[in-house]
Amino acid sequence: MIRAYTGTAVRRSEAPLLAAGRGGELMQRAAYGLYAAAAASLTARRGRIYGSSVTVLAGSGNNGGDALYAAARLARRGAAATAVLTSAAAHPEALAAFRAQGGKTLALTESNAAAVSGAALAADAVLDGVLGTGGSGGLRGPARILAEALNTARLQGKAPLVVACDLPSGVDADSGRVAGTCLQADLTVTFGAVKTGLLAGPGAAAAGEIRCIDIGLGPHLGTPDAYRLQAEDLAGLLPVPTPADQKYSRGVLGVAAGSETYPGAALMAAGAALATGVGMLRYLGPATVARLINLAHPEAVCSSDAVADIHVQAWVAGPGAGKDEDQRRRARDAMASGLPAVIDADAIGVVAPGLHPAVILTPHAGELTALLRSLGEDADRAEIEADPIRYARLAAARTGATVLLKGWATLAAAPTGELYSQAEATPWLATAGSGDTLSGILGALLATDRTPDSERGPGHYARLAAAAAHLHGRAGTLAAADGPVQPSLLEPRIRAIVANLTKQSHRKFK
Ligand SMILES: NC(=O)C1=CN([C@@H]2O[C@H](COP(=O)(O)OP(=O)(O)OC[C@H]3O[C@@H](n4cnc5c(N)ncnc54)[C@H](OP(=O)(O)O)[C@@H]3O)[C@@H](O)[C@H]2O)[C@@H](O)CC1
Ligand SMILES: [K+]
Repeated sequence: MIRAYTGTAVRRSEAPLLAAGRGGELMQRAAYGLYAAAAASLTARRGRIYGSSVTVLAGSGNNGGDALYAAARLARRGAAATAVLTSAAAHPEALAAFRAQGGKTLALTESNAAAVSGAALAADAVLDGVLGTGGSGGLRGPARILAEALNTARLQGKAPLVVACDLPSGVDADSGRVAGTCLQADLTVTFGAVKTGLLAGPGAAAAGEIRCIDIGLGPHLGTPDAYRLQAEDLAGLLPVPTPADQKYSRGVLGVAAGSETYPGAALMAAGAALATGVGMLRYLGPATVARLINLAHPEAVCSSDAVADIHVQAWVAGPGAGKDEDQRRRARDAMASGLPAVIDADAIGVVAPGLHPAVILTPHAGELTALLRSLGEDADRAEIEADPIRYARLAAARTGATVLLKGWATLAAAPTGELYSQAEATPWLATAGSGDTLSGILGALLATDRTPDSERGPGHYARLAAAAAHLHGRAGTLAAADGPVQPSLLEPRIRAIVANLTKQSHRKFK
C-alpha cells in the first residue's frame, strides 16, 4: 500500500528534525536517493554514466539543493553536468559541492531561455530541482519557457530522461493541481513520503514512475491523506470460495443494467462480474436484453422482477439504463435497499443526498459536474479535472455515498474523507463500455465481501472501489498489449488477474 501525505504534512513532520539541526542530514539522504535513482535510469538508457550529459535545473530553495548534490555525484562518476540556475539565489553549499566536481553553471534569463532549452533538450538527462514542496503556483518566466520546450519534445518522443526531484516543478504537492505549467517527468523521486499531489489530477499525469526515498520522517508523519492499493493488498479483498461454500453463501449479485437502446452495457457489466467471481448473478431488465444475457452468459438468472422481489447481497444499477423508466426505478430502489450498490451512468442523475457509504457512485468528471450542480454546488468539468480530490471528497460528503471518480488516476472517496487513488489503467481504456465492466467488477467485490462488520472502517467501501479500479486497470493494460482495448473482451483478462492474485488462497484448499 502506498501511503500519501500532503506536502504541508511532510513539511510539518520535517520541522522537529530541522529544529534539532538535522536538515543537512535529511538533504544528504534525499540527494543520495535522487542520485541513485537517476543513475539507474540513465544507465538503463545509455549503458553507462561516464560520458553522459546531465542538466540540472536548480531553483532557489532546498529542492534545488537536493538536485545539485545529486548532480555532483553524477559528475563524480564522469557525467558532464551543467546547472541551469532558475533564480538569482541557489543553495550555497550544494552549489559549491557541484562546482567542486567540475559542474558548470549558467543563469537562466528571458533572453537566453530559448538557447538554454536547446541545450537541455540535447542532454541525456534533466534533473528537475526548480520547485518542491515550497513552491506555490506553476512555473513562471524563463523556467516556464524551458519546461514548455521539454514538454513539447516529450510529446514528439524527443525529450531527454526527466527526473523530478521530490515532485515535478509546478505541481501543487497537496492536491496535484497545476496552475499554468509544470515540467513533465519520466520518474519522480520523492522524499520522506509520497505526496498526495503525485496521485491525482495533473500532478499524477506529470509524475511518471514514482519512487519514494525514506529519509527518516516515519514516526513524525501521522495519518496518511490518501492511499494507493498495490497488488499484494488485493488478495484479501477478492472472492475466494471455501469448501463450505455454496452458490448463495458465496454472494449473489443483482444487475439492473441495460435497456432496449443500450443492451451491450448489461452484457459487459454481467460478464465482468462473472469473471471476477460471484455465487450467482441475477439480471433484471427488459426481456430482449435478458435473452441476450442468457445467450452470452447462460449461468445468469434473468427476470423482469422488481428490486424488492429478489434476494441479493449487492446491486449494480444504471449502466446502459438510458431513459428506461423501469431500470431507473430499479436504480432508485437499489439505492434505497440498504444493500451495497454500484450506481453508474444514467442512474447517477437520480441520486439524492442521504445515502450511505455502501452505495458507490461511479461518475466520470462530466457526470460528477451534473451531480454536484444538482446538489447546488458550483462545479465545472475543467475545475473537477484540475482538482479531482477536492470534488470527489465534496460529492461523497454531500451525498453520504462513496464516490469513485473515473479518470487517468481513478479516485475513490469515502463520505468521511478517506481517499484512494489507482493509476493502473491505460489510456486505451478510455472507450465506451469501460465503465460498464468496472461496475461489474465492483459489484462482484461488493456481493462477495466477507469482511466482518467490526473490521469495516469508514473507508471500507472506498477501499473496495479502489480494488475494483486496480483490477479493471490491470485487465485493460494487459489487453492493450495486444492492441486497442475492447471492453467486451476484457473478461479473460479479469479472470487471469483474479486467478493470479488468489493463487495462495487456492493452494490452501487443495
Ligand atoms: N525541509 C527539509 O528538511 C528537507 C527538504 N527537502 C527538499 O526541500 C524542498 C523544499 O524546499 P524549500 O522549502 O526550500 O522550497 P523549494 O520548493 O525548494 O523552493 C521554493 C522556493 O522557490 C520560490 N518559489 C515559490 N514558488 C515559486 C514559483 N512558482 N516560481 C518560482 N519560484 C518560486 C520560493 O521563494 P519565494 O518566492 O518565497 O522567495 C522558495 O524559496 C522539498 O521539496 C525537498 O526537495 C529535502 O532535502 C529533505 C529535507
Ligand atoms: K522539482
